[in-house]
Amino acid sequence: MSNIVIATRESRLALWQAQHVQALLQERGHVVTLLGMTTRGDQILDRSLSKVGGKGLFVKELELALEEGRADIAVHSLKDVPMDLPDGFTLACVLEREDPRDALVSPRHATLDELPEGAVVGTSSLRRVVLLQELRPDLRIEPLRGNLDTRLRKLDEGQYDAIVLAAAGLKRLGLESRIRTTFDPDVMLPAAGQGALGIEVRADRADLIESLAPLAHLADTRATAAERAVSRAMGGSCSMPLAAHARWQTGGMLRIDAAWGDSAGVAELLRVRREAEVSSSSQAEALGRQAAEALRQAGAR
Ligand SMILES: NCc1[nH]cc(CCC(=O)O)c1CC(=O)O
Repeated sequence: MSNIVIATRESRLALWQAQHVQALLQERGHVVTLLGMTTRGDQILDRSLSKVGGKGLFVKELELALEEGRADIAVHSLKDVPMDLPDGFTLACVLEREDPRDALVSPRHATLDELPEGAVVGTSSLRRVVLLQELRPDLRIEPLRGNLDTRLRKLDEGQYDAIVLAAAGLKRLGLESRIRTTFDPDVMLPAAGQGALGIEVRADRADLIESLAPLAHLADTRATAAERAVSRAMGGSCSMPLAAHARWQTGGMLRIDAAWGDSAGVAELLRVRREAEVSSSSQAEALGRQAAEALRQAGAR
């Protein structure tokens, strides 16, 4: 039983996620408070993330708070957590994942197929850009940044015919009714870790790591470990279109699908699938590395 301070960004989704972890820890008898903060990633809204320094932008300020002892843990969308954390930090646990799929949101069109020729679709993820262009080369894909509410507002103002977002964020914020279609993962292959939450702590906080252990979801920890191993092996950053999605099959088999595209974002994606029996996180990571190796053999760099 201890007093735990959660460092969190102040977007509605970040606060929801921090409060979710707060409630889980409170159920176990901990006293938990939130420390809200603004990160560089929240401030820079006019440029694409891949151009201004990538995913790390959302976590640096939170890590500083952990380093200085102003907070104990940081709750992240696992998708936004860099593959290698800075020295002295560790991912203490991965929680049960929400829907990992991408979703289409549009006021007038129910599916991607129903979008008119040349329709404007908003997304800033290179992965989504390339996948969308594979499906519908005629679409005009335009950048879309900002938190979920901002993105939905830009759609509602008419700047786009449709936008593509992670289903998980919409569901967490009670915005599931805005989803017109959730994409089949085999068609819009999700990003590594999409839909999962990860909790970061200072590596020297053995006390906290022990308190957090009961929050971990074993199956999702292993599946996301495989996905993140693909990104790590490919030197993943958001300047490269990369997708990795692992699903459990019967009999303890884990199947991973991965896709890679040239950073120019024009070429077709290379896709691979690997499957193995997995009963530990290190086996899951080995499966992810095999998928990355297969991507390289197919021509990825
Ligand atoms: N890239 C931003 C981001 N990071 C995490 C989520 C929410 C979904 C999740 O937890 O994966 C989103 C929004 C989105 O991709 O639409």
